[in-house]
Amino acid sequence: MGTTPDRRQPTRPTHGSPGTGPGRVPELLVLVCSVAAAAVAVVQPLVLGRTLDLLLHDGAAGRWLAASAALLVGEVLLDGLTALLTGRCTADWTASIRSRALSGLLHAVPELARPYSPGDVATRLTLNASDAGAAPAARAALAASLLTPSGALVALAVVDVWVAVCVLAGLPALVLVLRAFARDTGVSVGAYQRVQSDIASRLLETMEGAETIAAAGTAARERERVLRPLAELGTLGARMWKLHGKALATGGVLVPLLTVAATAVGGLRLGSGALSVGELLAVCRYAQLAAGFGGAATLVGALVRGRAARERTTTLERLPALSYGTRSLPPGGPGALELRGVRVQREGTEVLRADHVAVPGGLTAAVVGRSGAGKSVLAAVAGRLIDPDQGQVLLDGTPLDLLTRSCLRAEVGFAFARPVLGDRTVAEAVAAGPRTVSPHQVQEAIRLADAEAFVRRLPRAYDTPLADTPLSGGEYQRLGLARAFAHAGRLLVMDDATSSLDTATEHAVEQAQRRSPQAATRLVVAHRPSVAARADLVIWLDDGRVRAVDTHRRLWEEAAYRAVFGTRENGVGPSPTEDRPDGRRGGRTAVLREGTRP
Ligand SMILES: Nc1ncnc2c1ncn2[C@@H]1O[C@H](COP(=O)(O)OP(=O)(O)OP(=O)(O)O)[C@@H](O)[C@H]1O
Repeated sequence: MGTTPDRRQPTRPTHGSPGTGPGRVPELLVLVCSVAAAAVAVVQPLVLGRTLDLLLHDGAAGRWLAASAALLVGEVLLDGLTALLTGRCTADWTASIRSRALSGLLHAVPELARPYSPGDVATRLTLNASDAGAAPAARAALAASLLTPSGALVALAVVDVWVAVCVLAGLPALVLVLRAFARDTGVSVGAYQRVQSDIASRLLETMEGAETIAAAGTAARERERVLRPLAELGTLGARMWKLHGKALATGGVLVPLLTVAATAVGGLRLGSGALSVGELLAVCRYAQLAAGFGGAATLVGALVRGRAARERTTTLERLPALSYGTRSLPPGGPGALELRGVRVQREGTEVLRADHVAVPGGLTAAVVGRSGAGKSVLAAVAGRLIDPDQGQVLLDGTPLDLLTRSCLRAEVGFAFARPVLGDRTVAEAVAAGPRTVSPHQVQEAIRLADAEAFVRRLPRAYDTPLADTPLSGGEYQRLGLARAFAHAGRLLVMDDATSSLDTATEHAVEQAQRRSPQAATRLVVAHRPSVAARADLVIWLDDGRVRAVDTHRRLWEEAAYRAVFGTRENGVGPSPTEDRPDGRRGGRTAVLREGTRP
């Protein structure tokens, strides 16, 4: 984001370029080994033929026999080594592709990553990553597998040019079969992978909504919904197998035909004395190897699948990420927040317009408005989870886009309605974040979030793994708050972060946080009038526009403002401080800044 109020574009990610990976070495090793195995396969018939001729003519075949045996052993060893290196190459590429796609996803502007459902992401990071990871080794194997028939053709020409011509005449048919297979299967593979991911997405949605489904008794309908794409998957799978089968069957007919033709020509040449028995043996073997072009169908299939899968992982890898500046904030600033000429558009509609909003340092500002008014968008812009399309957001006078990533994340904290805390212990989950936090600070943050009592009751208190701990929505939310408090910078953005708490707990948390020495400027998305009443000022959003910035008490005089909280136009309903446990205002003086008041 630039500092001029122009339309902003998120920049390309800086966390890895799509072209990099484990490099070409593993692939080259597979290629070298496969080529060596191919060379052994090509030399073998010559040596075997020569050995046979010497044995038939009572010649000294000892050295040739030993060479044949050595070639046999060599072939077995090389095949084994190739398999080992192929596995290694595939594993390295898969891990690299997967971690880059994951990194792209995690660094992306959150709202750009949101359209990818968990099921879709899981498919891309598992099935698609391993298909894409198998492609480099398949490419090396394909190159080597084409070398064997080519070498066999050359060797065939050396032994007998007429048999070589006979085999060569049949090869174009095999190449055409392969090309058609690669083309046709490519179309089906992409569609197949998309449907796989659709099923995974539906399944995850169902698991997330398991309680709703059980309560509504819609299990059968849900099962039908999850499995609905199966019919298409089956059709696409059958088509791919049909294409594969067709390629193999055509190859299966062409290869024996070629071998029989080559053997027939070789037989005639033997009859005319142009070939020895050993040479006929070599010729037959070479004809088989030369027809091995047909066997490349499986590798071509793996390559086509790998390419389609790579497109899907690269999409995640290349998700646009925010760019960061090089500045830090001057120490000791109060955390004054300012929005100037901010505009956010989504799908051609303006979802946020904030001409001028200022929250003085150390105060609490409640963001209120009806559902869809733009509260979360404002919270995201204020903490730079997204950049505005126009305008500037400043913290203590410095535009957020000029700050380094580490400064931004250390100085601006977030707490959400549904925090993601992972499966670590309670203490580790709270300590994880941009700052290094001591065990004492973790305990203090847990106390501030009013979570101490229930954490102490857990089987291993602070050391209880979250994965083993069924927590209520409110308890989980309080741990999310504790994490935000533990890493408090000069601005804390709370987007519905206390929605699962009862009003008494919410108030206790708020009071504790205000008294804390780490108290920061707070921007709180609020739905309850009590929260707005306790805030120092209120940013009132109406249909994406900042309608006013004032105290709750003054705004309450407007019927439209009261209506945000569901009170009746005539003013009958909750008082400005209703649902406040103590009915008192917070201890700070409200400082007013006019927003865009129509
Ligand atoms: N990425 C997006 N693409 C399209 N529209 C969006 C996007 N993000 C937000 N919006 C739209 O912007 C508007 C404001 O959304 P926002 O989530 O800020 O509302 P809100 O006031 O927080 O609502 P609620 O109280 O229901 O959470 C909504 O109409 C929403 O559909």
